[in-house]
Amino acid sequence: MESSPIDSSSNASSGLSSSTSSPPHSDRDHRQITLTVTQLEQLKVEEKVSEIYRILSGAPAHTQTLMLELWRDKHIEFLTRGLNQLGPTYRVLDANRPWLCYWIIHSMALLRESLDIEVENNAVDFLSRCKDINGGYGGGPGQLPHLATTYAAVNTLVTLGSNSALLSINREALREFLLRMKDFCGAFRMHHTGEMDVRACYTAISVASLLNILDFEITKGVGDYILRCQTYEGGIAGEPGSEAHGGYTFCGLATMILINEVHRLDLTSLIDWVAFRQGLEFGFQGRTNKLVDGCYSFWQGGSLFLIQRLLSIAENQIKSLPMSIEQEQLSMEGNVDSAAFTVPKPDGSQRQIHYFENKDAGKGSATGLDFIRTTNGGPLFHSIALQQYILLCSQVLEGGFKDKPGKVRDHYHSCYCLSGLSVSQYSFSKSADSPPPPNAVLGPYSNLLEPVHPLYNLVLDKYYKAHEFFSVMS
Ligand SMILES: CC(C)=CCC/C(C)=C/CC/C(C)=C/COP(=O)(O)OP(=O)(O)O
Ligand SMILES: [Zn+2]
Repeated sequence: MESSPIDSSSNASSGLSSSTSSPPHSDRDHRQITLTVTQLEQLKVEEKVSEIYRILSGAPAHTQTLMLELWRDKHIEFLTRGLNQLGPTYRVLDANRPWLCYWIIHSMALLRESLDIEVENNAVDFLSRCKDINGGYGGGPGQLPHLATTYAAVNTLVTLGSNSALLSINREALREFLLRMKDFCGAFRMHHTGEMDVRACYTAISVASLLNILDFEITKGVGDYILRCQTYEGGIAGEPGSEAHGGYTFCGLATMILINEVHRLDLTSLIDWVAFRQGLEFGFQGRTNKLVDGCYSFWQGGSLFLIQRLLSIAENQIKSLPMSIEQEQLSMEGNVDSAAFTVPKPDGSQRQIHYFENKDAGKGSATGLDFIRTTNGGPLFHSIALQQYILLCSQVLEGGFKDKPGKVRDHYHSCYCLSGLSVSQYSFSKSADSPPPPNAVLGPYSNLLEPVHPLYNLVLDKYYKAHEFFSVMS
């Protein structure tokens, strides 16, 4: 098997330099809490969450503090092991190795853990070998380029952030790859002749926006496709006619923001749908009547974190303004060819959908930067309760995160539980990178993670660096 650059680093030591102070706990504390949580593993899955909360509420203050602590060092150990084992152990995920790089390296960045230069170089080298000569990245060296692994590879390189990492991306070839993946209706396919869905639209648009290659040729028709995926419930499905789902809702919403067409979605029903997905257990479910799962802390929590900056557009929709000011301006400038039709809503009323071609959509890479600077309207979900679910029910005390009690940890859930924890911690922050007030962070303030740019799920500083780097390139 192809040896991964990541396992090729001899890494007898961790290969990582710690840049964070240790959290206030001892090994004895860790053993005590592990014992409590291990006893819970005997229970049935559905009983575990309520039992965890019962124990928490009756526990002495010291135990409560420990239970709500982010076991940072353990997570870093788990992630470091994952990086070192990428080659031999992840054979089963061989077509997903850029994802594993992203899940692990992004998690490390959220934890403010810097990588050893050798590990960084190995990752850049490995991803370069996943790069297709005609654009895009495959799941491993020599594999067919795929939009999901292209997104994972680009996000990893942006997170690594060195000039060599950013310069290793072939923007021109990548743009050609994106255009080849575009269907005549405007939406994207995951790979050559592959499935067309909202995920493909998001990964294509996210990458194009980050690399400053977004233009009308890429965005044309994308908004129309995503509108067809917003369901009668208010959430967004993977494809027209399917069920609304948290993963696709994040992808559809973020795409609509990145192409400057978010006002076309029915935001009020979208807000309702996502907000009601936070369950009694305090975590989010992915779709109606399903179980909560830690990874939706980001897909659903992140969607609400995006909507916190869209409240004025939602208010305009509530007042039933037929067109947003921006839309009207565009229309007067002759940039919009619009046609409208109506679809029924579950309450019997009608919803108007405007089809139009906004030829200014997604000009350059400014949207992501402008968005993060818009006013934050405050959380639309119970952000403290979500932190409680992540820390008590998804956190594994030996390191890593899982879907729910009774399941096993993995790097995907570690990435999206940490990303969800970050958006919950910063949901009260007025500006994107200002530290949240102490009462916005559950547990000790040392639990605080790095803030993310919610449109790309990148650590904010890493995004700023990439934006500066690519904005001077035409
Ligand atoms: C950027 C990118 C590629 C995003 C992917 C978004 C994402 C997570 C989509 C979800 C896919 C899906 C249908 C899961 C349902 O799984 P399930 O039936 O096992 O779970 P459920 O019971 O919670 O619905
Ligand atoms: Zn999950």
